[in-house]
Parts: sequence; C-alpha cells; structure tokens
Amino acid sequence: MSGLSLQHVSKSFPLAGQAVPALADVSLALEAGQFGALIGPSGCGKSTLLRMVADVFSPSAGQITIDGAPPQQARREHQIGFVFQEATLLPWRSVLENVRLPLEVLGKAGRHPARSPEELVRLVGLAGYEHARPSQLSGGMQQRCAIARALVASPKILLLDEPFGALDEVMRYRMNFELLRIRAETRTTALMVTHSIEEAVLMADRIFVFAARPGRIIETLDVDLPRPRRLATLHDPRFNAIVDQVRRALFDQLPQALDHEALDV
Ligand SMILES: Nc1ncnc2c1ncn2[C@@H]1O[C@H](COP(=O)(O)OP(=O)(O)OP(=O)(O)O)[C@@H](O)[C@H]1O
Repeated sequence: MSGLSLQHVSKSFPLAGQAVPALADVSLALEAGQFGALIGPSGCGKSTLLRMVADVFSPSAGQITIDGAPPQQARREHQIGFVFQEATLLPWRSVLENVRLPLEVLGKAGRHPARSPEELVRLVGLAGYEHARPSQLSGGMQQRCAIARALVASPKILLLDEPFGALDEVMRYRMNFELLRIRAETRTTALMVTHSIEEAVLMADRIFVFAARPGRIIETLDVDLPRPRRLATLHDPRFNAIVDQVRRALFDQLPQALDHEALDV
C-alpha cells in the first residue's frame, strides 16, 4: 500500500518498574501525497508516534508501513525527512552546507536527488542566503533551511514536529503558506504535529484528534477545503466550521465537559 499506514499501534514506556502506556491501539492512514495533522493535549503521544514512524524506536505492538515498507527499511533507505521545533542547524556551516549535509552523510549511498541543494534553497525562499550562517538568519529562515535539509534526499515522507511552534503568529502563517507551496511542488506525504487548530485545518487533508492517558485517536476529520489554500481560505465559512469541529473534539474530552455556549464571548 502506498502512503503511511499505522495499524493497531501501541507503545508503552517503562517507568518505576511498570509499563506506562503512551499510545494505545492507534490506527491511521494517509495516501501518498496527503498531508496529515496530529493534534491533542500535551502528553498524548504525538511526538512518540512521529518517532516510531521515523524508527527512532519501535512500537510495543501493531504495524507501521511507509509505502508498504517498515520504518526500519524506510530509514535505512533515507526515505524519511524530519523537521523539529528547533531548526537544529550546524552553526559553523552555511545554509547551503547545512542543506547538503544529508547527502554528504549518505555518501555513495545517496540517490541522485530530485532537486539539487541549490534548487531547494531557492524553493524555500532563501536565495541570496546560500552562504549565510544560521546565526545570521531569523527563526523562520532557519526553519526554511531545516525544511530544505529534510527534503534534500527526496524522502517519501516528511515528518514535522511542531515546526513553527516557536514563531510568532504572523510568521507562522507565512511559514504555513510557504510549506503549502513547497509541498505542492514536491508532493511528499507529510505528517505534522501541531498545537494550533487553525494550522491543522489550513494545512491538512486529514486531521487526527488525540486524547491522553493513554494516547489514542478520538476523531479523524477529512478536510475537503480546495487547494491551493490561500489567505482567503481562513475566511471560508467551511474553514471555520472545521476549526469548530476540531475544537469541540478537543474540549469534549476535558474532565469537566465545557459548556460551549458559556465560552461564547
Ligand atoms: N523516551 C521516553 N521514555 C519514557 N517515557 C516517554 C518517552 N517518550 C515519551 N514518553 C512518555 O510518553 C508520553 C507521551 O509523550 P509525547 O512526548 O509523545 O507526547 P506529546 O503529545 O508529543 O506531548 P507534547 O504535546 O507536550 O509535546 C508522555 O507521558 C511521556 O512522558
């Protein structure tokens, strides 16, 4: 099967001699080229899920496949790109040298990239900054560089763990539209963790809403907003209706059910 598939995935971590469940029986699917968003309260296992897809560690139970292959194989074949909240660039290397790094690490094993590092630097809007050091870039520019680096080995899947969480609201929207544009060109399957409902709805084809203790999916929503998505999308009544649906799914899991009407101000 192409795309990403998780079937009945669970993960427990040992704590004080006991196995504490972080994720329980999570199943989800994304077709190749789709954009998925994970949203849910702190500690519900979103980063854990991303790390299992990236083969940082294995599930306690269940099965994960990326274009039909297990994560271990996908990682070995360098089919996974990862973007973290912090850009994690090497400070002594220039933008171009940071973007090139994965190809250097791959050495002879590296495939011929679909796009050269120079093209990717242009694609993420950093033309003219090829030789700048990370310290000479804003936070948003550093994240663009990290996105280019994640894409340089032409991965089958791009995993993003709150990539724009440290940016101010306006910069975050700018980065959202940049990422939408970049993805429209590369068509890479993507899975992003976010705490922003608006960001999830703007970016995703499919949103997975999580609850905590143990982490599990409580609702899957398909976002049928047309692409390309633009600033005007934020004013589309359907956009706001989906934001409302996600908000309700998140609020309904709180211990004291919130009175939605009382929240109207
Ligand atoms: N390596 C680990 N060892 C032990 N426990 C872990 C490990 N990684 C995560 N956990 C536990 O798993 C649970 C889920 O953590 P995770 O970081 O995946 O949640 P999250 O939804 O990404 O949270 P946040 O939104 O705050 O980033 C937490 O209870 C955490 O303490």
